[in-house]
Amino acid sequence: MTALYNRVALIGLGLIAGSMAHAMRQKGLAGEIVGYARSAETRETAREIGLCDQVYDDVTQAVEGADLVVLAVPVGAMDQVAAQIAPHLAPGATVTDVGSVKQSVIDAVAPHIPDGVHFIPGHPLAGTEHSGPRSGFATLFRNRWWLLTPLPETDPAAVQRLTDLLQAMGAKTDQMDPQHHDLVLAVTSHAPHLIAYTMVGVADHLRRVTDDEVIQYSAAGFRDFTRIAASDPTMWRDVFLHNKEATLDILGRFTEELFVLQRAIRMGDGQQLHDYFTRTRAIRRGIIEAGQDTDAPDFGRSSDKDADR
Ligand SMILES: NC(=O)C1=CN([C@@H]2O[C@H](COP(=O)(O)OP(=O)(O)OC[C@H]3O[C@@H](n4cnc5c(N)ncnc54)[C@H](O)[C@@H]3O)[C@@H](O)[C@H]2O)C=CC1
Ligand SMILES: O=C(O)C(=O)Cc1ccc(O)cc1
Repeated sequence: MTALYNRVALIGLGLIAGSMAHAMRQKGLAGEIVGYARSAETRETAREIGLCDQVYDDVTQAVEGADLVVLAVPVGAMDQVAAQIAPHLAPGATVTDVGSVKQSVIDAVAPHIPDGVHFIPGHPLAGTEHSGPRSGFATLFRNRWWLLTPLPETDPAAVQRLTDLLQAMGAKTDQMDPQHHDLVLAVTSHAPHLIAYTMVGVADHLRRVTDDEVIQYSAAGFRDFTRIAASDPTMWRDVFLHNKEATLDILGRFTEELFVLQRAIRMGDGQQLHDYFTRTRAIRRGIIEAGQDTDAPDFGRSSDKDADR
């Protein structure tokens, strides 16, 4: 494939930037891929594994002459990075980000972006619990959504060019209002992560009582929680600090639902529990039937559909 950008500068060399570097290189989507990371150790690792064509110690040199700059740092670091690079951006360049929260990143970054540079906020709905320059892989974005939340005045041609790159890396793209994005992600990602962190914390308290059995005999559900709760603490601290309202709104609703189920258990109301779980099962099946869970195993999907339990 012909290159869609001549020089792509990746700022922050972790899971997402690393995966982009692998994906772009595999498909020949960028003339040159350069990078910058704050810590000397990360830069050294990136050089050692040949993540980019060039790794700079100075962020301003990394963005010099780049026609695409990707901010791939924790949400709370976007402001500082944008301020540092702004005077060095090439006219006509596109700046995008991959932060898990959108409105606060727009508020932090947009004021720094000079006239003639296109700022197109973005968020790949793809990741793992791993972080750092060694954690990236070329197929991370394949068949995953990558949401863009462009500002109304943004040049549609610049949005199209970025969209072409994301799709060439295997992603499905869509556009969304940033505040709506933050509410949707609070339900589908941010609150679930907080619940996983909490559940693992509960088990940690309990292990002292149960003599480590909660760890030894952890079943699949709890294992999934521990995987999620192993995610990067800095990244997730920033997500919650920067999507405060939406997360608190969803956690309030979650608590109400939890109390409803707690009461049903206390009252022995089996019908209510069964009805509730029947509704939630239908939601899961809807996701699978819409083809949105590419990792889901196919076992029993239709055979247990009408099972009489
Ligand atoms: N990990 C995931 O599953 C996903 C993460 N994201 C978002 O992508 C962004 C990057 O996340 P990952 O690649 O997972 O993180 P990571 O922890 O693997 O890498 C982050 C990089 O940013 C650097 N960094 C941190 N603070 C910095 C600063 N002040 N100045 C310069 N560099 C700094 C770190 O040294 C590291 O190289 C975050 O905003 C996160 O919300 C989006 C989708 C999924
Ligand atoms: O590892 C998982 O299960 C994830 O949920 C990955 C993830 C984390 C943060 C995002 O903003 C998007 C995707």
